[in-house]
Amino acid sequence: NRKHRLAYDVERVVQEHLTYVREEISDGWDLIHQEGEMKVYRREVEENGIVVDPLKIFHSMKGVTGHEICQYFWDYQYRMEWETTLDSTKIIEVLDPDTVIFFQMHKRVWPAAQRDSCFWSHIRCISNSEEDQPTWLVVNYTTPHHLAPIKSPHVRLVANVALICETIINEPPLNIQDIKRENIECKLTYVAFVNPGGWVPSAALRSVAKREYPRFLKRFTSYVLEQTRDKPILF
Ligand SMILES: CCCCCc1ccc(-c2ccc(S(=O)(=O)CCO)cc2)cc1[C@H]1C[C@H]1c1ccccn1
Repeated sequence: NRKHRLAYDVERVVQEHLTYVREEISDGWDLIHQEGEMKVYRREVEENGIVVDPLKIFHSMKGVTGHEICQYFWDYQYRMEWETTLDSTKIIEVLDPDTVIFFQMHKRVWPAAQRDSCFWSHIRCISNSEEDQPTWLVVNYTTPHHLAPIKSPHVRLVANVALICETIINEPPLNIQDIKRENIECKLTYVAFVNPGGWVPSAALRSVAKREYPRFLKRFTSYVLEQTRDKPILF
């Protein structure tokens, strides 16, 4: 059902991510970083000499639900609290209660030109038939917008990013209100297809990505654990 002008795009991209997230890590993916439960995989891909390496990160953490992780990732009001690589972020359009369009200025990575990004960002709960917990996901997908003109010297990123979360309840007590945070666990898969939008030295971009992705996910998940510690569990 058409709710807004991008409803079909959102549906298509969400279904694509749901299809690929289950795909096992096949050959061609290199484990480039491992830290506790976090495993970071990368495929080396170049499109006309530009590094567009897909990133896939698996992580699990106790004490938080997939809904909480997705909510803090999607909701712009928290973004500057955990995102250290942005100069600014703002909503330029609200398409529906679960779909907004952001414009972001990314911190410059010298000597490359400064990047900016404009994407629709959609949050969704997918309740599967079994009684166990639903899957929550957020997709950030580049889209053009008249309120986000591409202005030199800034270079527009092209990004297709998804955060897909499952919630596990260990030793579920008889009734749900007795569940404590130490009984819950979130298993997340983060995928990022980022094209820097213009040429960047391959080795430089690969080392920035290898350093920044684990750092950003670790910082984000720690932030959510901190923010939710004393709050009622949001299933
Ligand atoms: C010379 C720099 C070229 C571009 C670098 C760059 C820009 C944005 C992004 C990126 C875009 C979106 C997301 S998100 O998950 O949707 C959150 C919302 O902000 C996250 C990361 C990635 C990279 C790649 C380096 C890598 C890198 C990774 C994590 C932080 C900074 N840099």
